Amino acid sequence: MERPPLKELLRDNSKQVLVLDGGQGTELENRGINVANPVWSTIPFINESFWLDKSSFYRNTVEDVFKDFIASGANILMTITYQASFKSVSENTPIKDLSQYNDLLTNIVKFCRSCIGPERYLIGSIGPWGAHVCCEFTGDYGQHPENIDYYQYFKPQLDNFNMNEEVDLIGFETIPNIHEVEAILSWDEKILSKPFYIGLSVHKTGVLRDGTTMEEVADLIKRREDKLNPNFLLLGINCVSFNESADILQQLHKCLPNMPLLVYPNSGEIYDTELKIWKQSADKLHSWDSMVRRYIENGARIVGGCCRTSPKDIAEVSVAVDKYS
Ligand SMILES: [Zn+2]
Repeated sequence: MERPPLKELLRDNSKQVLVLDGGQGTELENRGINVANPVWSTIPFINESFWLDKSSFYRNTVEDVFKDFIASGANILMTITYQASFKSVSENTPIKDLSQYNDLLTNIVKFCRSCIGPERYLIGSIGPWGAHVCCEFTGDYGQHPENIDYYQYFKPQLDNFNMNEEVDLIGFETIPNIHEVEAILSWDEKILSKPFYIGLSVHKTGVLRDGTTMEEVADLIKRREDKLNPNFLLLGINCVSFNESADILQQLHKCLPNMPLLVYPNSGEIYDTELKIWKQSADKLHSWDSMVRRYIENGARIVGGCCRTSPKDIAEVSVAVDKYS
């Protein structure tokens, strides 16, 4: 069965909550793919064998990740293109010009669609400007973040996703800096002609990585109200601490009660930035069941997991979404 347009689904079925997949990048890593490189989780697609050999390890692993998230109940899944901006790809892989880049993205989208079928939704994943310079968790965009040409950076990836009918929603993920949020919200329907969301990268304390409060983010949106791009469908948080994620979402919901929200936190493990490993946290305070209940009470319409969440996590999310929506 074909899917109805996402905009209609969110508008007409106010109770429906979609289940997003989990952390694709870290799941590929769990299954033996070395993602430690400048294009991160997109690396399997850069390898020629992915496209030439249907039984290549890379290809089968990506297929299995999709299969397992779907078996867990995910009905909205992402292209694995978080760190696949034109700049990251052209500076770090053999793909150098725009036409090769467009072919790459088009092939990735086509492949992802073939993995998820026509009835599920596909998000075109776009990481923040900071992902290119590895500062999506500090939000430190230098002395003049207001002068960065965000559009220039995003344009090739955006243009490609805008044009591709297989992409249902564009996801700006893990956005850590308020100037970047402001830039994205300033783009009209010509620049962003497809439904999109913004996932904020937020500290445990509930402020954006650059220190901006959720009230200030909400004020920015309220100030722009009449000028907002009608394709701006959801606001949310991702790659944030599991334990605090419901509190942060509640904050956003309080400030923007009519805004559809999305939330996909990390697994509850903690990343040790010095040792570069994930550590099991002894104090995972809540279950997915209790978190999902709170997410839905606070306006969440898309719920899933980010880094280190596995198909097992998504199965728990999915059961809870059925129970509370
Ligand atoms: Zn993440």
